[in-house]
Amino acid sequence: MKLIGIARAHTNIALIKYWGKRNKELFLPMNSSLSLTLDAFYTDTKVTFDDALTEDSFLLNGEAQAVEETNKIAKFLDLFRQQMPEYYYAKVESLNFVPTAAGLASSASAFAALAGACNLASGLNLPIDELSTYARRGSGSSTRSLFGGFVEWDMGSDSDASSSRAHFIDDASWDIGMVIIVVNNQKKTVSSRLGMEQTVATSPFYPAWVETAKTDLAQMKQAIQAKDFKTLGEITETNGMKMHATMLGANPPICYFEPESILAQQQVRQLRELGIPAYMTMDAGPNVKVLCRASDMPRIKGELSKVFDESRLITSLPGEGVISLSE
Ligand SMILES: O=C(O)C[C@@](O)(CF)CCOP(=O)(O)OP(=O)(O)O
Repeated sequence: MKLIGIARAHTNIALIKYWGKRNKELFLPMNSSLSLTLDAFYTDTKVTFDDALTEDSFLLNGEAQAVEETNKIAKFLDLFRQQMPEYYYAKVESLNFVPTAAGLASSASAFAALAGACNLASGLNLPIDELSTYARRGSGSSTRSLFGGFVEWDMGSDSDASSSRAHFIDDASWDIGMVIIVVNNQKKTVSSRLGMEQTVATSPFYPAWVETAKTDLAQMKQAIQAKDFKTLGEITETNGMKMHATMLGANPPICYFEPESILAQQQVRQLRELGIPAYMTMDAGPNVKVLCRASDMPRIKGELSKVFDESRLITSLPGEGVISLSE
């Protein structure tokens, strides 16, 4: 007996960052976050629960993954298996259309697609916001990839972990785009999981980050409501830099900036001097994401290609939430 589910989920880039857990086991964050789902990067995942299998297996881009990775997936599958009448081992096959682990939030689309595929294969067919509480247990940022456009991941309450879930904010269909400057697409040095753990534990700036992130989020939601792109961009840029400031104060300090990250930041400021509304944000990697008007992307690429090779400039429109695919 085989139970099959196939899903696609797109990655997302946080505009109000998730950086720190209040509960590691349940992936409960210290603050709520807000992101933009991107159309350009996604993961397709097929899950086959099969009573003929005697162990779980995980193929990523056609390559069998090491035991550690497979065990992580197996633990995630158990979230669904414990709700199924029979226990089945599973074969998981993922195709990542995202440079893996390069600060391009590949874990976000991966666990969102896996949650989507499990939701179908298991027959649970949970509503998407409830499904996001499962994705959250794979990787916090994947919670937000269950929906498209602008998405909020509500931090939830300590008394009810399932209240920590994502919900749709806005479809971002008002001339919104993002240009990604790929400074370095190699595996990053410090994982976001370790980076945030170290920051929470040792950075004196961390408490201030949590407080200001709350006000940033409230103001950003008002800006989205009012389609006030300038305020949306300014909060995006300051919130991301405040997150990196907390890391610089960690012990030992964590710095994801490479020299060309700084160069990219300067180029974004130059775009604004040219009168182009463009705002940058960075995650747990050296790459720089430029939040901009979709209609300005060609001009922005033209300006940035004076400094960065075109092959390192990726444009993206807003993406949709998790969808089911057929064989
Ligand atoms: O995406 C954001 O809000 C900001 C970050 O990308 C970093 F800048 C955090 C991503 O953390 P994630 O990989 O989800 O951690 P996990 O829950 O330990 O798996």
